[in-house]
Amino acid sequence: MQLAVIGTGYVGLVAGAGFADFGNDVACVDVDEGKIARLLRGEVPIYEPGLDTLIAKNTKAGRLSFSTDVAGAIRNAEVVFIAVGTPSAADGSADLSAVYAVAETIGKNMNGFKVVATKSTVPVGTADQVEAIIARHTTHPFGVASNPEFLKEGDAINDFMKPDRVVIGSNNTRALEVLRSLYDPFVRTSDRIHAMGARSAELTKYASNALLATRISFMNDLALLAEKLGADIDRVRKAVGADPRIGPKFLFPGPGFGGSCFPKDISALIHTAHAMGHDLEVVRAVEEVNKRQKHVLGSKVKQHFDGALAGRVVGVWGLAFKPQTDDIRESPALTLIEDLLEAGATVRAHDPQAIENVRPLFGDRVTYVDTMYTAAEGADALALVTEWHEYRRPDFHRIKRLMRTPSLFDGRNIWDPEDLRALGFWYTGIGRG
Ligand SMILES: NC(=O)C1=CN([C@@H]2O[C@H](COP(=O)(O)OP(=O)(O)OC[C@H]3O[C@@H](n4cnc5c(N)ncnc54)[C@H](O)[C@@H]3O)[C@@H](O)[C@H]2O)C=CC1
Ligand SMILES: O=C(O)[C@H]1O[C@H](OP(=O)(O)OP(=O)(O)OC[C@H]2O[C@@H](n3ccc(=O)[nH]c3=O)[C@H](O)[C@@H]2O)[C@H](O)[C@@H](O)[C@@H]1O
Repeated sequence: MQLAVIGTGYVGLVAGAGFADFGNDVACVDVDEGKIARLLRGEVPIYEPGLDTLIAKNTKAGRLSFSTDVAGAIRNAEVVFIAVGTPSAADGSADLSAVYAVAETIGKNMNGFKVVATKSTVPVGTADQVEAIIARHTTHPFGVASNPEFLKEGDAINDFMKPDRVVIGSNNTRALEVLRSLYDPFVRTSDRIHAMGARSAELTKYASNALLATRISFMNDLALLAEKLGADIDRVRKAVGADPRIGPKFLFPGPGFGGSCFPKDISALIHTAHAMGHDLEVVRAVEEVNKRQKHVLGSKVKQHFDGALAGRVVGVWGLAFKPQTDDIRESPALTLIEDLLEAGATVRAHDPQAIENVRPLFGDRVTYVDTMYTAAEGADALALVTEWHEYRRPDFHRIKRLMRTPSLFDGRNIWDPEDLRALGFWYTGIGRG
């Protein structure tokens, strides 16, 4: 099938390369000339494991191309995917200006029947708006569909190539048929295509993210209670997750959830509900708990040093909002660093992939180090924010020798408190003392 994917960010690139790998001809287009220039040079502008290989393979096979010619890609395509950003507007709603701009361009370049599928996460009712915008410019037939994407960064290729479900929402039967045949090869083992109306598909995406975020905020809130009660949240997590009705995933307490999606999608969902006169109380609490949680690590460090961090050096391990990505959007590490700097600390930060994305934010107010152990040199505290593999079993003897005061703040509960205390460290985690 001839496809156009508009927007070459995390979703557009993974989807474009994934569709091409299944034999489709895919034109990935973007208005960002710098990004397209890098892609044309064979560089991948984001860090996502396996993406460089998948792009190289499909570009070489002639199935995947990159360009800034959005109009040309639309004209050649049978299916046009909209995969542009939908960031938070100032009032917390989703900013749909990029989606609507693309809809205009599609409308102006219609030359026969096309399916227009929105992969971007968009509020309920957006498909109707997209349809209305396109219809203003053309008399050619077309079908609009909502096709939300569920991939997670760091494991995006696997999620896209072997989806646990594909949601396609449209009131146009021809569009549903075309998308079903496009996705059939991805879900050969069982029927994992959920076809529904566009509004239900749009809401499914927000419901999924909000429910996952709810589990995390619930555990983060409970973790604070566990500390007060002298319980170990990690034991509680494992035992609670053993109930198959609950399951073990997304129950990890931590420094608060970040990323480009949970925070903005929750905010947008609350906004949508509010506009309909409905107060989504649970989701509002999820958002509030998360805002508070992002300050927990900073508060713990300040409390440990009696509130005064002037002259103290704090090493920070992990800047990306999660491992296996260089994405720092809404990362809890940014809140921690702000809190530490505000309290007068000197911050030495390390991350395997994300340093260059953080550098412009704090400039020379933060020292960035190339190796993880350098962050511990002369430090009074070492705070772990992102659970990259290399931080999981470090050489603690070496760390103890390097640090001025051996105190550890384990934001992901990945280290063993008893072992570390036996080695002479002061240790605190999240919800386990
Ligand atoms: N990042 C993720 O893991 C996931 C993101 N999503 C959703 O997918 C959408 C895209 O997210 P990301 O890929 O992370 O965004 P991104 O910010 O990485 O990429 C968006 C791209 O769209 C381009 N763009 C903006 N306006 C354009 C226009 N008028 N014409 C052509 N290109 C244009 C930008 O230059 C940028 O390269 C969002 O709605 C997001 O919520 C959904 C699932 C997963
Ligand atoms: O809509 C989206 O963009 C995507 O949002 C999330 O994916 P992503 O943000 O890439 O990453 P997650 O693995 O969900 O992690 C989000 C945040 O929650 C945190 N988290 C996750 C799990 C957990 O148990 N505890 C926890 O604190 C992570 O550290 C991270 O900061 C969803 O998992 C995807 O299904 C969805 O497609």
